[in-house]
Amino acid sequence: MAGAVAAKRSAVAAADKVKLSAREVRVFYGAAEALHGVTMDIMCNEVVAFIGPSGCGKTTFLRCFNRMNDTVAGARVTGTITIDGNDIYDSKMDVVLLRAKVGMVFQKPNPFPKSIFENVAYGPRLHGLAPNKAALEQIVEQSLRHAGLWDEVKDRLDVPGTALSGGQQQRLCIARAIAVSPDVILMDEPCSALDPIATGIIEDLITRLKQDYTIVIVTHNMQQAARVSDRIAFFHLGDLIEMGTTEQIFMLPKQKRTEDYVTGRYG
Ligand SMILES: Nc1ncnc2c1ncn2[C@@H]1O[C@H](COP(=O)(O)OP(=O)(O)OP(=O)(O)O)[C@@H](O)[C@H]1O
Repeated sequence: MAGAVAAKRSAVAAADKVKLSAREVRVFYGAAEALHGVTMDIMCNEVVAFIGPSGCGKTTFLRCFNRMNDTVAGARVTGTITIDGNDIYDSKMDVVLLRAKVGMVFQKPNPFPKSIFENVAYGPRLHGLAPNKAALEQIVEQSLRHAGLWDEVKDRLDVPGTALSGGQQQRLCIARAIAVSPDVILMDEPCSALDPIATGIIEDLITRLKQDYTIVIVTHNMQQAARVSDRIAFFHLGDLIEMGTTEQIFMLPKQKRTEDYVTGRYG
């Protein structure tokens, strides 16, 4: 009993801990400023949804958390972003390790043109996480189980990942992210290419994954934001307008622009 109480207390303590912190983050594409000084904290084991009209900067901001904007010619980020208190943009930061710690799942499932097994094994091999074949097989199985895909693929691990359905491919991409032991999973409209059943499966998965990971999701789907997120950040024209609990953003938004957006008056 004491153990259960202690475990619960440590889970609460973890949930109170800041995982990602952004201070006055601006992003420029060439001379154009796409994000105008965004400040927020994202706590351990919470699901935060970024919402807002097209072009408001959701994806641009999401991509700051694992320095994906580094890959965009002409993109420049200012301000401070930390993970567990460590500056993501520090010159000493190992970007390959950062992207393992902060995994990403994209709008369109993008498995490698390799077998299901190899899709998941690639990252652990790259990062030297498995000392031998048995350990690698175990990581692959655990990751596929965690992503809710194991039972559907365990008898055909050698078929190409691209042969799976869209929803299965997306879960394979989640397994690939999980395989390198991330702390955070960034999801950029992960269900936009999926049918409602596959979408429901991914949403259930997000709810389960938050026990182990911090999740940041960009979505255009208000119902999805309501179903999966603990907190919501509403962006408009490159500004963070408001951030609050999912209930507060939907039931009692502080800003008129948030209210207009969540009630479908624009966007
Ligand atoms: N690679 C790029 N080069 C130049 N401008 C860009 C680039 N990517 C995004 N932008 C601009 O930055 C702004 C924010 O775009 P971003 O894609 O982050 O918005 P978003 O809210 O994610 O939009 P959507 O919901 O349509 O995906 C937009 O004005 C967009 O045109």
